[in-house]
Amino acid sequence: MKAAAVGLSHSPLIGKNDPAPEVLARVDAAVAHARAFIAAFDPELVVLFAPDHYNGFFYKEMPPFCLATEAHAVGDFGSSAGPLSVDGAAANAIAQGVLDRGVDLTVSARMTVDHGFAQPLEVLFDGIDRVPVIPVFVNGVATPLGPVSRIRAMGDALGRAAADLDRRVLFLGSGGLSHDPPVPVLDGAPPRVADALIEGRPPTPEQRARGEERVVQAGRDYAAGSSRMIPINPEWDNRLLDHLEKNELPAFDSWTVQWMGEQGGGSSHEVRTWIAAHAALAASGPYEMTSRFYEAVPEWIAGFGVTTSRTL
Ligand SMILES: O=C(O)/C=C/c1cccc(O)c1O
Ligand SMILES: [Fe+2]
Repeated sequence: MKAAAVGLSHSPLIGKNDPAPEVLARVDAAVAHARAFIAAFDPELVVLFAPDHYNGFFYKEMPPFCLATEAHAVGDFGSSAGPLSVDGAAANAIAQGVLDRGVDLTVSARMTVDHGFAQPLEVLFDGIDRVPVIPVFVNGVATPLGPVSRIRAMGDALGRAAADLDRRVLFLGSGGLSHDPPVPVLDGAPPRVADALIEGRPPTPEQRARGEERVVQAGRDYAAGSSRMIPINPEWDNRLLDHLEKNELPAFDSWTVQWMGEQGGGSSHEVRTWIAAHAALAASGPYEMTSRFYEAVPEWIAGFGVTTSRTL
């Protein structure tokens, strides 16, 4: 077996606004299973597809996706700060391989990433610098967004380029599933907010703390049912997981940006990371999903999924 994939939802509210202990225990068991799956696979390289939440990518230049040859984490919401252990040589080789296959990948030689990247590395590998990684930003928040077919094409090209390396590669998708957290929106934003979303001025510690407390409070309100955020949509989430489990990735090409937002909320587009990871896996042939966990966790503002898959 040369390739495997894991899908893992993230939430900055984990540990800050937790659900009931029995929910937590079920999530912990699913994560423990994913860790054991990864340990058995023993990846030589992890390609991590994750979104950003206006900590690294801003409207001054907002690519649909971007591969890093070097990256550091900002440490938002208490996640780890500092450099990721990026395999620069493999990153450059894969970037070239994706471009050679006709997908217009952008590249960053100094990517700034947030909890979207840091959390899965902490949860699955005990730290952000423990495993050779290639970070691939996938825009799942900042509209306008392109068609999902392009995400699939990028994942497919990346999977083929990775296969050329002849190493055991784990494709890891971080984000989703349906969720509608209070991430700012450029359209209609007051001038100060718009300026921050465009320029990316680093917040002061006080501004960051205020922003994070706002998200924690949103999680409390959501769980209490006193929120106007779009509800978590387990039916939609399971439809997504069904398509992934059945190797039905072309089915996503008919999922429009508008429909996804209506069904799964403003941050439902983070599922693009899962689609990219599974398209990369599928580039090595048919795969089987060996475990699948799902639970709606309003306290974390997340339709929370954990899956493991490997090539047959
Ligand atoms: O405000 C942010 O930076 C992120 C919020 C959030 C909340 C819940 C689930 C997620 O995937 C998020 O990104
Ligand atoms: Fe997110």
